[in-house]
Order: sequence, then C-alpha cells, then structure tokens
Amino acid sequence: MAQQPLPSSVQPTTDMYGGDEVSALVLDPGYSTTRAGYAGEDRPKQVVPSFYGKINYDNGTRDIFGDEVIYPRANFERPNYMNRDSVVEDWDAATRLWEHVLIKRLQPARATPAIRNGLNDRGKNDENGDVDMGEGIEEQEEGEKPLAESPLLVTEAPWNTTKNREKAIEIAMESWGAPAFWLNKTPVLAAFAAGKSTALVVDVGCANASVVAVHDGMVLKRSIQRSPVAGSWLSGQIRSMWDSSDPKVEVVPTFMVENKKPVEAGQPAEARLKKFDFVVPESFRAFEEERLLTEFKESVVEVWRGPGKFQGPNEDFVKSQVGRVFEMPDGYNQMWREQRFKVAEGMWDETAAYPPLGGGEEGRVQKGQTIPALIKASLEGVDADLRANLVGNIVVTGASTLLNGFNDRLHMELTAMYPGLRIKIHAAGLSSERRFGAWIGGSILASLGTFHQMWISKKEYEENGAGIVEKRCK
Ligand SMILES: Nc1ncnc2c1ncn2[C@@H]1O[C@H](COP(=O)(O)OP(=O)(O)OP(=O)(O)O)[C@@H](O)[C@H]1O
Repeated sequence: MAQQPLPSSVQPTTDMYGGDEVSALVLDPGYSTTRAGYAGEDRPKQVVPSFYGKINYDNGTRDIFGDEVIYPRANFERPNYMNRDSVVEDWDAATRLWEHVLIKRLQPARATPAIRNGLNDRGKNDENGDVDMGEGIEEQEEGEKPLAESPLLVTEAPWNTTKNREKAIEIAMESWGAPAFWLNKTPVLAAFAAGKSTALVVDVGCANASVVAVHDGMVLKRSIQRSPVAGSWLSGQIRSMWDSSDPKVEVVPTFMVENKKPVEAGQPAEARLKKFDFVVPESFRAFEEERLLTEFKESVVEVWRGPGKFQGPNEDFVKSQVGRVFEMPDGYNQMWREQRFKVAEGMWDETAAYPPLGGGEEGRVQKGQTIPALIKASLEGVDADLRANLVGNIVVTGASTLLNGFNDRLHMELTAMYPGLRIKIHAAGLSSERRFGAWIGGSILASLGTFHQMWISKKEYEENGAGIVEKRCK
C-alpha cells in the first residue's frame, strides 16, 4: 500500500461508506491498554487496561472490563488477554473486551443483550451483590450483528501471526457483521500520524520496544527489531532499585493503605495497612503496583541526556544536585538523586542495568537489546541507500518515550553512531499523541475518502475466506 505523506496538521475527513456517511471504528490493542474510538477523531474515546478483571466462582467466572474495580477479593484476578509479544493469546477474553469497548461503550444502542450484559458473565452468587446473571452463558441471538454498519480498522504488531490475523477478521465479519475490515501494522500507522510514509519508527511501549523501518507505507521486514527493554522492564528496574536502597523501599500500593501520618524524608512510614481475611491474588496486587511504578516513572525517573554515559563522573556530579521527592502511598518519602537517572540507563547501556530482582536471567538486559542496539540492527537490515533517509525521519512513539530526557538521549546516541548523517527526530509534543500514535494514524487512515476502496469488504471476505488478510493487508 503506497501512502502519501501527510502534514501532521491534516484534518481527516468523514469517511463515506456504501453511500452513507459512517464513522469507521479504530481498535488499537496494546499490552498495557486497549484503545478504541471513531476514525476522524484526534484521540481514542476508550482506553481500558488489557489486564481485565476475572472473578472466579465455583460454578463459573465473571469478567470485568475497564478500570472501575480497585478493591481486592480472594477470587479476583487480573489476567491479560495479550501475551508479552503484544499479540492476542486469549481470544475469548479479547473478543469480549473488544465488544465491551467497541460496542457497549462506544455505541451502546447497538449492543445486543448478550453484549450489554457481558457475554461470559457466568457468576450468580457474588457476595457483593453486583452480579445477577443467572446460570450459563447468554447466547448471542441469531442474526444480530452489532457492527453491521461500522467498518473496522485494527492495529497489529509487525510480528503478529497469520493465525491471529485471520482470527481478527473472522470475529469482525462473522460475529459482529462488520461491512469492511482492515489490519494495519503499528509502525506504519505511527509514521502516518507523524505525516510520514517513510520513517524509522522507535516504539517503546509496555512489554516491547521495537525499531522498524517503514518505506512508502510498507514495513521493511528485515528491519524489524524488538526487545523487552520497555515500560514493564523499567518497572522491574525500579523494583530492583527500591529493593537495594538503604533503607529498602517497600512497594505498598494504595489499596493496602487504611490511613497514614506525614513523616520526615527517609523516616519509616507511619501508616495503618488494611487487613484482608484472604490472600490478595498476585495478579491483582501486581496490577495495582504497576500504577504506582508508572507514577514514579512520570514524576521521578529521567533519562540521562548526555554528554556521555551516566556512569562515572556524571553520576558523581548528579549526587551533589537537588533530586526529586516521591511519596509512597503509605507516606514514606525520600529524595531520589542519581538513582532516578541510573534506573533508566540500562535502556542505553546494558552494563548499567540493575540486576533483576530474584537474580534470575529474566529481566536482564542483553547487549543487543538496548535502544541504540535495536536501531543499529534495524538499519543494518535495510538497503544502505535507504539509511540516510530513515535517520532523517525518526518517529518516536509509545508511552515509555515520555520519560524526561528520552529524545535528547536518543539524539545524542544517534549522532555518535552516525556522525556523517543528518539526524531528525519527530516526537509529538502532546503526550496523548505519543501515547496513541498508532491509534491516531489508524484514525486518519480510516477517515480518508480515498481509503474506502482499500477496505476488505464483506463480499470479498465471503468469497475468499479469512486468508484474504494475508493477501491484502501486507
Ligand atoms: N509519562 C510516562 N513516563 C514514562 N513511562 C510511562 C509514562 N506513562 C506511561 N508509561 C509507561 O508506558 C507503558 C505503556 O506504554 P504504551 O501504552 O505505549 O504500551 P502498550 O502499547 O500498551 O504496550 P506494547 O506496545 O508493549 O504492546 C507502561 O509501562 C507505563 O508504565
């Protein structure tokens, strides 16, 4: 698909489909959140955690989508429907979460009773009284097609599997009756959102960091590089840092705190913690801890901008500077100086990373996994003639790139790696544009008048089957 470069200020037009004015839907599933909304809008209307809630009963389960439930229960887990490759693992949960955002939340009038009530709500004796679904799964009524009027564009990781791609079109067409469907790779869309059809896209999300070259709107397969050195890995680094601090910092998420008293910096917390007469499920606690870790990333962590690496004289210099204070939910607070830079340094220099908690290999940064190493390997995978154009069009996307100093450091590393080339980094200034780059690209693409001839139509699907995605969505 050859896409024309768009200026980033381009205003998408409303899509015309089948003669009627309809807004297509755009769905962007990520490991940490799933984003959904209408094409033509500048941000997704729905952003829900991909870690959904699952309440286990003796006679079934009930799933909860969205961010509402923050109180723990013995039987309340928070699984993710995606795996750490950022591809769907649990299709049953994926389908229901997508129905929740695309239909129940975005267009409730179209929700079938089954979707309105939650297709898999099987609980019947919730002690909190907030479930009353009767027994068994409510079947969707024959012939009801909740997306019968909405073309659907879904984003995917460049390494998505054929099986998963086919499953996505099957659900859209068969279960929801979508009149048209399209799958697009996230780097292409992030480049598109930046007004480019050729770019080197650096995406640092939650489970994955990736570097992918996009040329004329197509992913160059041999350029695809990825590693786990992203948001979730950084959370692990913060945990290691807190654990090795003196005094050791306990990770106490908000839901555990009954009340707290103010304490001086560095003094033990004076808080009363809630007592639960059950074991709080691990996945619930991990999810709540992640909120705290993200807050710490937003307000304390910073990437060393250079010059040079952080370790050595730079670290000594920062030790003498004023740092940032962070207060934990239990009131413990302290000033973070050099550690707040050190904790992100492993993204750039594997020798600077904290050893993972527990001492295992999982979470340890390997040499080829840092952001500069991914970029180098990615560019080595493309024709030498293309490299100058790519480093002149670097698009930075993904919420982990919102770390303070990220772009400056990236620029410094690239200048050192490619001294003869002109380096230009495009990183949206608005944090929502950085967070939702791929979604925004999908929103622009799906609302272009010229795009409606690209969609895979229902007729085409019926004639060719699910294999059509491999042929059409390159
Ligand atoms: N302001 C911020 N500074 C640093 N990190 C942040 C900030 N806001 C969110 N994050 C981190 O960004 C990650 C989420 O990024 P993003 O939403 O791009 O990922 P995703 O698309 O869901 O995941 P993936 O791309 O791995 O499938 C989380 O790890 C979160 O802690």
